[in-house]
Amino acid sequence: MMNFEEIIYEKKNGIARVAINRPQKFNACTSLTLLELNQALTDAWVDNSVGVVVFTGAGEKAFCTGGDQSIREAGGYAGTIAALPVEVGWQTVSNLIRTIPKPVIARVNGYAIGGGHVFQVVCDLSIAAESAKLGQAGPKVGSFDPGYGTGDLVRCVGLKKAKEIWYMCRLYTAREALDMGLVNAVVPFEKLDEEVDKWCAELLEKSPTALKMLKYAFHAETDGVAGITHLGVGGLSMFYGTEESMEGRNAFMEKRKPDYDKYRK
Ligand SMILES: CC(C)(COP(=O)(O)OP(=O)(O)OC[C@H]1O[C@@H](n2cnc3c(N)ncnc32)[C@H](O)[C@@H]1OP(=O)(O)O)[C@@H](O)C(=O)NCCC(=O)NCCSC(=O)c1cc(O)c2ccccc2c1O
Repeated sequence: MMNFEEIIYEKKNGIARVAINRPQKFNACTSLTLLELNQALTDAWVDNSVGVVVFTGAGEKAFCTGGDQSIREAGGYAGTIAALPVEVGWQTVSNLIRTIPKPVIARVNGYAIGGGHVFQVVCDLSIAAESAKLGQAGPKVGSFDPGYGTGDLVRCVGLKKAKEIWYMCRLYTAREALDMGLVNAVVPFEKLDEEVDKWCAELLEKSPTALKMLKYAFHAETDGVAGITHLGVGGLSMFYGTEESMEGRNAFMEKRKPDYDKYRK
């Protein structure tokens, strides 16, 4: 059992649910929130009983509104722990969402702004409540995301629209987000959990290995060596389960030469 202060983490029936739990702050993140998100997502990664992850915010108002501006300092977002360096806090959460070898669904229950919007962009799939509003705020509050928050956004909505979203800092309705390819589905707030559960159930019926390799394949081209590494290591983890791979290990342990002849195809 993992104890968290600023997130809620639950696992049931193959689904891990991660919710930022700071509704009074519209689920804006501190460094502790980011650290806890890292821990929960890592647990969901290694737990073989988990097939799909749902990422969301507590309450009805906000999914996540990015960094908590009230505790922002030169080094990052402090709070009850010292500020994690900016490049560690946000990027590691986005990185995990993108590389955890299972589909991550953003349950966009309300405002998804700034870093919160980046989180929904990097999730594999996004299901939004009709009441949700989405957009960037960086240039308004003196911040920007030069990584996935721009790169992946371009791949969702195209270059011109991505520039509009970042430069103008406008808020878009869930329907507008659907029209521009930012989210996959929009439902009334009361139907949000039912819809998310439906998508989870469909995903849990699919081959986990096929989903894992697809997820890595979708990022292989844009992520350079890191992308190729994920795709390749996904292949390696399957190879580890073969007799051919075990022959190498067994030969080493038995102090003999490996005999790979029968595996040559
Ligand atoms: C979300 C809003 C549009 C809602 O507006 P509304 O008028 O409905 O409500 P309020 O403005 O009164 O907000 C209610 C309540 O919540 C508090 N709050 C909301 N968001 C935040 C926040 N981010 N930080 C702190 N507090 C927040 C607000 O103060 C109110 O509390 P009261 O006590 O006063 O009642 C609107 O709230 C809004 O625009 N929020 C700010 C959004 C924002 O600027 N986000 C930060 C952008 S920067 C960022 O997140 C970020 C992203 C990255 O990808 C990074 C990557 C790498 C490094 C750094 C990154 C980074 O900093």
